[in-house]
Amino acid sequence: MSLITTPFGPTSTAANVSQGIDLQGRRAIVTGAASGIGVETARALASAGAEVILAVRSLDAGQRVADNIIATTGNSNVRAAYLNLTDLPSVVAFVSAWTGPLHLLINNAGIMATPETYTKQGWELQFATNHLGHFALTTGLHRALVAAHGARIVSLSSAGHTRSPVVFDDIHFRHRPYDPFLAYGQSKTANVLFAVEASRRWEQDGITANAVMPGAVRTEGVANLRLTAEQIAQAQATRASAPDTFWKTPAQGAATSVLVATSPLLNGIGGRYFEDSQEAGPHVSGTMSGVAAYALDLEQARLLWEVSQQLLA
Ligand SMILES: NC(=O)c1ccc[n+]([C@@H]2O[C@H](COP(=O)([O-])OP(=O)(O)OC[C@H]3O[C@@H](n4cnc5c(N)ncnc54)[C@H](O)[C@@H]3O)[C@@H](O)[C@H]2O)c1
Repeated sequence: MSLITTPFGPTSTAANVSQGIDLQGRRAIVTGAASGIGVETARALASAGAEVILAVRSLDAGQRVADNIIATTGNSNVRAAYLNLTDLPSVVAFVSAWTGPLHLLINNAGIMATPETYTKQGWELQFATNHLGHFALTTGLHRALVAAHGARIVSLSSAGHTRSPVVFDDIHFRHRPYDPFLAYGQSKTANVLFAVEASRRWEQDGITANAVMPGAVRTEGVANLRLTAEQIAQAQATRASAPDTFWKTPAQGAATSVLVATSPLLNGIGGRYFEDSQEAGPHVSGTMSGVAAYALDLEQARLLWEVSQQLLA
């Protein structure tokens, strides 16, 4: 299986990769689109003519972003809708309110390396937000995705996935000390495994799902990490191929999501991991590039789906 290559690279923007793409008549959801990478993802999809729903926790913030996107793109088919991924009744309400086909689902919302916190179900918060909430949303919208005849799902992962596989024996850190970066890594591996299994299960429905690493972008989520200068320098140094392109703008960070959601080069392609607008090769230890073998493992992908269904049952 050869890697997918495209004419785009680390400095390409969402506008670059969507140039010439016509999304008139297509409907898209971008989760967590009230800030950061999600805003620029939504803007590029709207620019290309899609109807875009910003699925957000703060309707005020979401509507301000929607108004700004309408003003900058001239596409009035952009609106905010309430969704809180850790509040399952809110996910159910969002799904129930959805009618008609859904062509593009960008599972972008996420929290990063947060302090030890558990949901009322006792689930570790990053796993619950980044994976389980999106699992409930996507499986809930399955019928709408089928109705689109060729729907695409984009799952925002991270190079952080190389920090940890899904530790099935102790997903919620009941028997090991909590580590915010291991918990983030586990949840971001789950995002890749989800794309692998969704593509396998739903191939006959014309649905494909892929995972992306957006790159390092100085968003609110990253600011909350309070990384030291030393940690940043260390991470930067691991990007051996192009250290000068380490930090991306939000518009550059959105490029890989938009490419994977819209490019004709990816017709029928699912279950893969992309970064810098290219499909990534295997992860090389000590770098921030590539995909870990465990994240593409078919057996772990199947197991994660079953565990997720059981947790949400
Ligand atoms: N910025 C980076 O350097 C970087 C690197 C790798 C991966 N990522 C991934 O990119 C995605 C976007 O992150 P960002 O950098 O734009 O950060 P961000 O903090 O600006 O955006 C994340 C959004 O998710 C929303 N969100 C969080 N919890 C939610 C919940 N329970 N329900 C609904 N929405 C919720 C937040 O409100 C926020 O708007 C995340 O999945 C993140 O893991 C970012």
